[in-house]
Amino acid sequence: MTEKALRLGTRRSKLAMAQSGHVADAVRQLTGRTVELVEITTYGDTSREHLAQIGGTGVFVAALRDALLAGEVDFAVHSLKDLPTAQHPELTLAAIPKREDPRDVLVAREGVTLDTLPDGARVGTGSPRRMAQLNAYARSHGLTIETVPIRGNIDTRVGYVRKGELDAVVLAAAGLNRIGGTEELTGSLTVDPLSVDAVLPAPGQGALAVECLASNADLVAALAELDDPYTRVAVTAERTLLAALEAGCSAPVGALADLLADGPGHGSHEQTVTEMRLRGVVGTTDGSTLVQLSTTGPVPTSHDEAVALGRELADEMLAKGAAGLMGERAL
Ligand SMILES: NCc1[nH]cc(CCC(=O)O)c1CC(=O)O
Repeated sequence: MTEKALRLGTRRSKLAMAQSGHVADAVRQLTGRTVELVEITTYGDTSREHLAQIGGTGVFVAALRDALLAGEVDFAVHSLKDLPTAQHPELTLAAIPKREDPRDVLVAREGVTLDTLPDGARVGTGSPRRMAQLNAYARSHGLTIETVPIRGNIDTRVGYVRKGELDAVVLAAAGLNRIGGTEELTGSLTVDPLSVDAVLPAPGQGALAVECLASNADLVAALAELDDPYTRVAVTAERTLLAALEAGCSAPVGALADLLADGPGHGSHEQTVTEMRLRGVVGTTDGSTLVQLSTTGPVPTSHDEAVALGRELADEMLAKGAAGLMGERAL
């Protein structure tokens, strides 16, 4: 019997095509099924308005979800950080594959890194999270920088630096890596991966989410082959923190859960993963106030344990005044 091809709904951007292509290959390999890509245009792809004005990155997700719910496609791949924290009742995240580099990178004029940003540097980012942390970094180094809201795809953003309109832009490392053209795209520009001690990424950054109808049990089971349990509990803790801080998708919240290893870690001695650390930050976009905390616990072995880790850190951050920093509505 020949099974019908699985239809994977995707946006047409270079990044979305790369992400969908990657997952399509993995699904073909693991299931032996044929996978065809179905292009879907979203409002976020056609609007020139700033994302915060059109309601955040959720706009990218909505059209793909509509296509899933209408039965036009069987599954879809999202950047996890673009997904609202509330799960859609009829859909399920059937797989969260192993995460890529979660960091942000600074793509800057030749020779310029975060450490050597000049006073008055113009840095392109419309993300309140990036603005808050970059401005805080600059302040602590006695500098003033100007953050300039930009949007558009990765090529467009890098273009501002190539054309000399900006000194630097901030992008997700994962996006840059996935479109493959780090060299080709950035040319003589300097690509500086930002230490997560300076800039915590967005919750879920670098991870993908593979979504389908919750009722499609066979497909849910097949896609589960792509799931990485560590990535899933890490991003669950990060997104729980985001939700518990009652932050919208364009809120100035950074979070990263990573595994802490124990043991000598050299020669033939294996390192053993012992704990998971969850770090979180929230701040004002001018960087004058940041609440940055971390908590460490046993590696969660279930969804509920990951949620508990996120809640614990959220409670600590709220006790330190995090809520007061969330009201700001910044571009
Ligand atoms: N904000 C849009 C967006 N959503 C996902 C990525 C990159 C891929 C990822 O973070 O997983 C990007 C681009 C960026 O922030 O530079």
